[in-house]
Amino acid sequence: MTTAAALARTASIASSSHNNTVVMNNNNGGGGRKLLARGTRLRQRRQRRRRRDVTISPSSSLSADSASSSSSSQSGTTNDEFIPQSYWVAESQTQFIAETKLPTDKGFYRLRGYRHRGPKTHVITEPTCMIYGNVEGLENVPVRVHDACFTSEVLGSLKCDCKQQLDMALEYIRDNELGVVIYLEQEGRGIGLANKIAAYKVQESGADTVDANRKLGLPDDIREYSAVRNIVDDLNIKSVALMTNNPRKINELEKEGVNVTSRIPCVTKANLFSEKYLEAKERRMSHVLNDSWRYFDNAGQVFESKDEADAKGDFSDYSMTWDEEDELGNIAAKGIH
Ligand SMILES: Nc1nc2c(ncn2[C@@H]2O[C@H](COP(=O)(O)OP(=O)(O)OP(=O)(O)O)[C@@H](O)[C@H]2O)c(=O)[nH]1
Repeated sequence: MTTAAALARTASIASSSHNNTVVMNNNNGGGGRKLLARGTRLRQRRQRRRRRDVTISPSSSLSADSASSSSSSQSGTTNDEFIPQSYWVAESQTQFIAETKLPTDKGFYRLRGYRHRGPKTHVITEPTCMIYGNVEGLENVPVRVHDACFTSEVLGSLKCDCKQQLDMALEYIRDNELGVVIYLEQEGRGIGLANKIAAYKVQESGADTVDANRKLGLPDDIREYSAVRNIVDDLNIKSVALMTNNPRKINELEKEGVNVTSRIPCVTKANLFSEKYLEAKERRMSHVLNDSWRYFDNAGQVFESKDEADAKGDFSDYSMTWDEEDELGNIAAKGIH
């Protein structure tokens, strides 16, 4: 949804709520519901239903006024106990909406929902965070800042390691009994899903992730992390141990004012379809992967892990190097057919 469309939608929800209230009052004052035409009654019923939808939502608009009036207008109603106390996080563009417990296939987490208005674009997104343990007030809290990847996380694509990293981070904070995974709606390093699909199409002709974006006139990476600072502040986390391989992410977070005290590597196993992607991350975007994507040997054998490749691989023919495009192409082709 474009910013204008998102704002227009928000505005229309707010104004329909207001109009409904007026209509209801007028009709009550006029009395004689029986006398109303059937069409009017139906319209009223629809309006009442819409009004319920609006008031149950903790905040249907990003205006501070509406956030406070939404909760105060509810006082005394039977819904009170279900209405979370939404509030603005500091004086920023992020609004806390609600926290709930979430049972998952990995364990029980705290899930917090926010609404965020991007500082430059004003695009409205809904960051979330999964929390394990009581992180409030602590130092060196393990934090993963994760950007959306619909293709791997929902569709199961093997072209990247995003889902593996998300799983790894959730399992890490569970096993560690402390930590946060902040999930941001910044698909495709911020270019959006449709553009990412276009970039995938260009990659089919051999371009890596960086060149594919550039061929389309798209930036390499336009993610911004102001929501992270706000969420970290909201949770009163004093400093973070960031789960990442990406130095840019550390720099950007520090620029935002997040106190990053250390880095927890988040390296996954490569597969035949993600090797090139991981290679591009290390070579083109300076991610610290320690060659984790090189899980094959001179003879084209593929291994589950670097250790296995080191132990069993055939590295005798030094005339062939791992770096050759052809070799990568052959290996990938074997996987594809
Ligand atoms: N433009 C583009 N984005 C991709 C592609 N594959 C995955 N992504 C997106 O890349 C983002 C993840 O960024 P990465 O650069 O892989 O990793 P990172 O989050 O910066 O670094 P880590 O913290 O180490 O995981 C997600 O938003 C994915 O949707 C691709 O081929 N092209």
